[in-house]
Amino acid sequence: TRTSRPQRILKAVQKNATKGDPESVISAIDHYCRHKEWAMNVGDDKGLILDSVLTEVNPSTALELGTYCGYSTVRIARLLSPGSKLITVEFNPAFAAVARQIIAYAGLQDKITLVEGPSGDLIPKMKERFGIKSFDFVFLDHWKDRYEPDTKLLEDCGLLKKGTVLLADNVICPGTPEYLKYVRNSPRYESRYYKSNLEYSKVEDGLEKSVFLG
Ligand SMILES: O=c1[nH]cnc2c(O)cc(-c3ccc(F)cc3)cc12
Ligand SMILES: [Mg+2]
Repeated sequence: TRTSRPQRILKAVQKNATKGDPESVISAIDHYCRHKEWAMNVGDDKGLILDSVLTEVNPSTALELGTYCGYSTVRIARLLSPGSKLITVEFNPAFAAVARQIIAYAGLQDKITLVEGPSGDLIPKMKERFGIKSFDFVFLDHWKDRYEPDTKLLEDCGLLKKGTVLLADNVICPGTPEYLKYVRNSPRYESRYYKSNLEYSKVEDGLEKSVFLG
């Protein structure tokens, strides 16, 4: 096919959403991915859990690992208080290029910094590059094999503080067994599983919320 799936998602946003209206961008992506073609956005079911955890934390500084088309980036940024910031990391330049346009269409570009590159290389540079002391909230949604090493890296780089909330997507499907073992067995985290379903599907999936205890 001539266009990529992310490009087709962008087209659906430009066709069906209203510029500057994040809710309409979220709805347009959900409608397209539920009725036209599946895509790996966190989606509307797990998205409601993301919204509720985010509202509870009300982070000043948030990190997202795995931007893809920017669906959860928009979901997070739309709920941030004025002056709060979201840094989102994407390894795939084609995904990042579409995400920038979807984020701009939603009118949220002033709250979001999209950084391209491998999370393992970028995490150690967060303090020096973006003047981050620590994150209040981290959404893990990139690659299942990176959840545990990147969490350890965030700890080692002093980017987590007492009370930081980690929220991890796909802990059941595709599944992140090593990550679950780590956060559920470590005395430094208080973890809880939110049962839901894989985006736009009936298959079980869920989010794991883990509070860093310092
Ligand atoms: O690779 C993924 N990164 C981030 N999120 C994902 C996500 O929400 C779902 C899936 C996924 C789930 C089932 C399947 F059959 C094929 C792909 C992958 C990722
Ligand atoms: Mg996901």
